[in-house]
Amino acid sequence: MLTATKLSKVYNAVPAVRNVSLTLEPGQIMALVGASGSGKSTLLNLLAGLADADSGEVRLNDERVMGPSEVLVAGHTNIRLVHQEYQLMPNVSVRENITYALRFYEKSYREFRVNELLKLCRLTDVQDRIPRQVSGGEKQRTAIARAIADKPTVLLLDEPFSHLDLPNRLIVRDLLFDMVRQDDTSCLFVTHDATDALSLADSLGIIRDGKLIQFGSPVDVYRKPATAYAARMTGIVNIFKAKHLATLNLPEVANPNEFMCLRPEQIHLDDSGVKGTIRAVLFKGSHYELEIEMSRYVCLNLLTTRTDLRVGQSVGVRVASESVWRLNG
Ligand SMILES: Nc1ncnc2c1ncn2[C@@H]1O[C@H](COP(=O)(O)OP(=O)(O)OP(=O)(O)O)[C@@H](O)[C@H]1O
Repeated sequence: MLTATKLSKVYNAVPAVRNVSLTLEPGQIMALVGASGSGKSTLLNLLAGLADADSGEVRLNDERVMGPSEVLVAGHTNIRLVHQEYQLMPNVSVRENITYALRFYEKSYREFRVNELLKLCRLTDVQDRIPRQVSGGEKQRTAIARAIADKPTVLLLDEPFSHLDLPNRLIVRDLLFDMVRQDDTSCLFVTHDATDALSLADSLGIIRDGKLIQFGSPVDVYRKPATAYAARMTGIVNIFKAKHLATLNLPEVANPNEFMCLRPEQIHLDDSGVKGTIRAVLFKGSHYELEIEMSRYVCLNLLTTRTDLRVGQSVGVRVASESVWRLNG
């Protein structure tokens, strides 16, 4: 089990990580979602023992994970971090990059394991090329293969999906699932795109300005975001002041200045509902995203599979009062 307790790190008066505590259980996938510059990479470096915390500590089971100022070689042997830039050795082949991680193992096991990883990560065909001769997705899979080669206790991934097309995302996703299931590895990945986080992770944290502002199951964080930031980081959302609830035929609340949030899939087209005007129709493949102006102050995004809707058309919408969630700020 990896635990972080009250971790903080300041860079030149900029607080990059502020008082972060978390627990990552074996066999668990955790995702941390935050905007660019919110402190995600810094937090990963602290968890991996690759940066010194100003305060707080990291423990792997009962052992304290020491920072680089306390050890000769930075990093903990059982914690692996896959950086955003992959950090592969540029002049040796994909195969040798992976083999290097197993250099202390007996040759026959090493060969067996490298072949297994090449197959698992679909790199067999490019194993003899050097990193600059392979694609971004292949580079990334090489970095992951190298990181998991000797079955670390904890795998930390910095934006593992950011440069990948859909087929590559699916390969990496399955790879992570298999590894976590088979070896009980703990996995934590950080991302600014919640799509993968919502579907992959057992638990999800929202990080803002170095602070973990919300933590819970992906379903809970998505449905009950604590703040407008948490709501926006986890998907498309409609946010409006409570004083506009009446526009949607919804009961008013005590404080008209509170912010309310409503996910697009909770809004239904219904001819007998409140009328609005379609301002945009965006084709999204499996569905359309509509922008409907309900008043000067309320414009709603919603999803539909209907194909007959056009900009300028008047439509009715219906929202159940329990679908609207009150935000804290
Ligand atoms: N070595 C450094 N020296 C000074 N400031 C730094 C350093 N590393 C990070 N920072 C600052 O700390 C804050 C957090 O940076 P960090 O890279 O951890 O964010 P991030 O969420 O990973 O961003 P991104 O998603 O863009 O990679 C930022 O304000 C950044 O400018």
